[in-house]
Amino acid sequence: MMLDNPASKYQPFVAVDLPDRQWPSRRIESPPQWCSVDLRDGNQALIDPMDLERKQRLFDLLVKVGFKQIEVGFPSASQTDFDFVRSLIEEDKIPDDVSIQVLTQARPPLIDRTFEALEGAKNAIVHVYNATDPMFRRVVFGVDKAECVQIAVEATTRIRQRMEAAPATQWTFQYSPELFTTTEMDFAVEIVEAVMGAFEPTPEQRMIVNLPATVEVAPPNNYADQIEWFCREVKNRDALIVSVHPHNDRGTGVAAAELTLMAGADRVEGTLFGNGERTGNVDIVTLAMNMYTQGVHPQLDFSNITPLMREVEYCNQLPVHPRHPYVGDLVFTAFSGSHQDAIKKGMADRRAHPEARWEVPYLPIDPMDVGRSYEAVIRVNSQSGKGGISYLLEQEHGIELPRRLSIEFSQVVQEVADRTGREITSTMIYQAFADEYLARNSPFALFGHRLSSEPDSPRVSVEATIEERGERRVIQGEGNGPLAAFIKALAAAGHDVEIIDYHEHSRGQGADAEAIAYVEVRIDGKAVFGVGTDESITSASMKGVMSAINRYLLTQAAAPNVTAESLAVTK
Ligand SMILES: CC(=O)SCCNC(=O)CCNC(=O)[C@H](O)C(C)(C)COP(=O)(O)OP(=O)(O)OC[C@H]1O[C@@H](n2cnc3c(N)ncnc32)[C@H](O)[C@@H]1OP(=O)(O)O
Ligand SMILES: CC(C)C(=O)C(=O)O
Ligand SMILES: [Mg+2]
Repeated sequence: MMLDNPASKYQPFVAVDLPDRQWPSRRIESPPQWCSVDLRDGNQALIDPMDLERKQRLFDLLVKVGFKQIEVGFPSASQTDFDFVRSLIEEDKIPDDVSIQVLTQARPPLIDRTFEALEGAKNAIVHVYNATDPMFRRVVFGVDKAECVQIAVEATTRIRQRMEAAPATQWTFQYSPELFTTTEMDFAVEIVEAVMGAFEPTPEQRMIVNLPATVEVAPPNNYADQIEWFCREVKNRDALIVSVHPHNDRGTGVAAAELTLMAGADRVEGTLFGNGERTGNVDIVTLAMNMYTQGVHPQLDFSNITPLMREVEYCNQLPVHPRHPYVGDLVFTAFSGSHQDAIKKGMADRRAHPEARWEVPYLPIDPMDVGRSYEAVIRVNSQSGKGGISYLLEQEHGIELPRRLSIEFSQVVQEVADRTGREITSTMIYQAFADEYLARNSPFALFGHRLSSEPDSPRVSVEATIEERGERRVIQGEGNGPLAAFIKALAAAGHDVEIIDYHEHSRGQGADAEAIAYVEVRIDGKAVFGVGTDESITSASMKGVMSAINRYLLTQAAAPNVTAESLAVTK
C-alpha cells in the first residue's frame, strides 16, 4: 500500500470471470418491463417526502406515461405510505392493467402490515429484500451466510402463506438480494435459489428476482457480466423475471441498465429523471429515450416532456438540471457558432427531405418528438456566428440574409454580444438589424417615385423625389429596369453607385406581406450593403440603395471596415 496515496484505502471491484461473455455483441431490440420506483426509492431520498396529494399526482402521471408496474411505497414504514396504498385501492384509482408494488423488509410484523395495506388490491407485487453483501452481513446484521439465507427464506414462506390466504388478488412475488453487485456471485445464486425453493415459481407463474446495484461501485460492464453470469448459473431461469435496479454513484446508471439488458435482464427499476438515494436511481426517461433514438419504441410516452418534468419537479420538490438529457432547458440549444451553422444547414436539408431519417448535426433527437419546438435550438451570445444569427432572423422574422450580408451583420451582433457579455435575443438581433440597415433614411431620403416606359421598349424612366440634408428635389434617369434607371438618376444627382449584388424575397403572408431587398453597392471603391422593405418590390430595392448610400455617408467611420474582397474571406 502506498502510504502517500490516499486512494489506497479503497478496494478495487471484484471482476467476474466470464471470458466467453455474449452481451457485448447484442443489441436492445425491445423494451424491458419497466417499474417506476419514484414513489418509494425516489421518495425515501427526498428532503421532504411526498404528502398524499403529491403521491397521487405522481402516481397519475406514471400511469399516463404508461408504466404498468409502479412501486407505490413502503406501507409498513409510514402512515402516509400505508394511507396512500389504501386510498389507491379503496378509491379504485389503479387501472386494471397496472400492478402496484410495495416494499418490505424481511421482518414478520412488517410483512403482516404490508398485507394489511394491500387488502382488496387487484394486482400487487410484494417486494421483500435483505442485504446479502459480506460487509452488511458482518457490520449491519451480524449474521453468517446461513442465517442470511434463513432471513430471506422465512420471509418468503410468510409472504407465500399470506398470498395464498388472499386468492382474490393477482399476486406477484419479488425478492431482492440487496447489494447484489457486491455480494459473492455464488452466494447470490445460492440465496436466490433458496428463496425460489420456498416460493416455487414456475414458467407460468414467475417470480421477480431483482438484482440491485444498491451502490454503484464498478463499471457498467462488470454489472453486465454479473447479470449474464447469474442468468447462466441460476437453476430454473425460466421461472424468473430478472430485474435490474441500477443506482448512479459512478454516474453510469444508464449505461449499466443498457448493458445489463444486453446481458439478459428482463426488467428495469428506476425513476423519472433519476431521483433517488445519493446520486439517484437510474433515469428511466434517458434510458427510454436512448431506445427511442435507436428506433425501438420504449412503450412509455415522453412526447410532451416539459410539463411532465415540471410536474415531477413539483412532486419531488427538486429541480431537473438544465443539461439533463432530452429534457433540460438547454439541451436543444446551441450557442456556439460552428454548431449553429451546422444545425441551420441540417434543418434546411431536413426541410428539403422531410421523409428522410433524422440527421441534423448536433441534435441527436428531433426536439418535436418530446414536445419541444425548434425555437430555442439556436440562441446567440458572444460564442455565436453568422449561422445562428441568420437562423434566428429567418425563423422568427422572415429575413433571409444573403451570405455576404450575414457575414457583415454578424460583426454588428458580435460587437453587441462582446460589449454586453449577455445573450442576444432574436428581438434584439432584429432591432440591431433594423437600426443598422432599415432605419437608414437620412441624410438621404426617398419620398416617392414614378416609373414610365414606352410601349414595346425595355427602357424604363424614373422620376424620384429625394431629400438630401433637408433639401428636396426631383431626380430623373433611364435604364433597362427600374433599379438601373434609379442608379442613373442618382448618378445625375452626383452619387456614383455601382450595384454589385442584389437579392429580394417577400416577407410575411397575406395582407401583411412585404418585399425585402438586399442591395450591395460599391461607392468610392467600398462595398456597402443596404436593405429596404416596402409593399412594392421596386420601392424596396430603391430604399435598399438609399440605405446603402446613407450607411456609406453616415456610418462608414463606425461601421465595420468591409470591402468586397475582405468579405469573401471573413469568417
Ligand atoms: C436499499 C434500500 O433502499 S432498502 C429500503 C430502505 N427504505 C427505508 O428504510 C424506508 C423505510 N424504513 C423505515 O421507515 C424503517 O427503517 C422501518 C419502519 C422499515 C424499520 O424501522 P425500525 O424498526 O426502527 O428499524 P431500523 O430501520 O432502524 O433498523 C433496522 C433493523 O432492521 C434490520 N433490517 C434492516 N433491513 C432489513 C431487512 N431487509 N430485512 C430484515 N431485517 C432488516 C436491521 O438489521 C436492524 O435490526 P436491529 O435493530 O436488530 O439491529
Ligand atoms: C430495496 C432495494 C431493491 C433497493 O432499493 C436497492 O437495493 O437499491
Ligand atoms: Mg434502490
